[in-house]
Amino acid sequence: MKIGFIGLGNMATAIIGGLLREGTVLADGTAVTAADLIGSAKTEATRQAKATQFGIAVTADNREVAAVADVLVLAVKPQFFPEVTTEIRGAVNENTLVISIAAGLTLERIAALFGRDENTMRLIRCMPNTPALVNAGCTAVCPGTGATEDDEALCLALMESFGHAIVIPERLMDAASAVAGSSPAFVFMFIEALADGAVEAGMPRAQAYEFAAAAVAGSAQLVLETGRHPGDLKDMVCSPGGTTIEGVKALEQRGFRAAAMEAVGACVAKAKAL
Ligand SMILES: NC(=O)C1=CN([C@@H]2O[C@H](COP(=O)(O)OP(=O)(O)OC[C@H]3O[C@@H](n4cnc5c(N)ncnc54)[C@H](OP(=O)(O)O)[C@@H]3O)[C@@H](O)[C@H]2O)C=CC1
Ligand SMILES: O=C(O)[C@@H]1CCC=N1
Repeated sequence: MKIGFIGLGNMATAIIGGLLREGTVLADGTAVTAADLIGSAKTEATRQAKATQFGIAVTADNREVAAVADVLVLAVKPQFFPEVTTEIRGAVNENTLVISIAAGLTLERIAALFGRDENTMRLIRCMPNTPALVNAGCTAVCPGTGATEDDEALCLALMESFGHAIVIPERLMDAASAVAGSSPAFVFMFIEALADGAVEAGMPRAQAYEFAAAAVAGSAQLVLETGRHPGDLKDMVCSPGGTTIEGVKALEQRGFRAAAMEAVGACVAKAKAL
């Protein structure tokens, strides 16, 4: 089975890295290898970099990728979808499973760009995130009505090969794009800021990143494994009259939680506008 990628940027790199890292095994027992993958990108520099990094076939011709792919992952920015789909729509076999990872673009819109009906086109929207690179991705999956049960199972197998994958209805895709796709950027900012605070208090920078990242990863794991309310877990850390509650107050005074909510809301608004 050939898996084609149009666009070999940050997210395609994370997905390909994730697919090849653990030797993804599909339902028929075959493992995905570099020989099964082909990708195209705009510039020669990207194509060469990805061919070297992953040992995959690359081409400048999007139509070549579209023609050979059994599964075609569209990994260009939403703004480039009209141009790319116009270019490849004549080359895509009608039985090809098309997976879009673009923020904001609905199944109906993508199918229309291919001149197809979303009720018959084998099309799935996915919203992965860059932790896929280290096998810790979390991907929202929304199969179109034209996708078969086997398509959904295949897509889930691919996405689960680098982390969690969760099927959701399309009305939640913009929220998933924000809370799963974009939120790693916010978390990296938080880790950077926590570490800056520790550096200010005298800790060497490398050690500060290690502590901050490990604390964030451990806290996330605690939420996932215990299923306890995050506020409850926060209370566990705040000793009465202790140090943590002073930090909690400082965050509240600066609107930390409102800022995080507004960040998610801003992403959702942008996705709806795309
Ligand atoms: N980054 C993320 O965390 C996430 C991104 N996404 C989605 O993934 C998609 C890609 O985003 P991201 O990887 O961040 O973007 P990047 O800018 O990193 O990558 C875009 C890629 O598209 C290529 N490209 C641009 N125009 C064309 C074209 N006409 N033909 C072929 N390739 C082209 C670029 O080539 P070149 O490198 O040569 O310029 C580049 O490799 C978006 O739709 C985004 O919504 C979804 C979830 C998370
Ligand atoms: O910034 C973006 O548009 C993409 C979608 C989710 C994460 N990155």
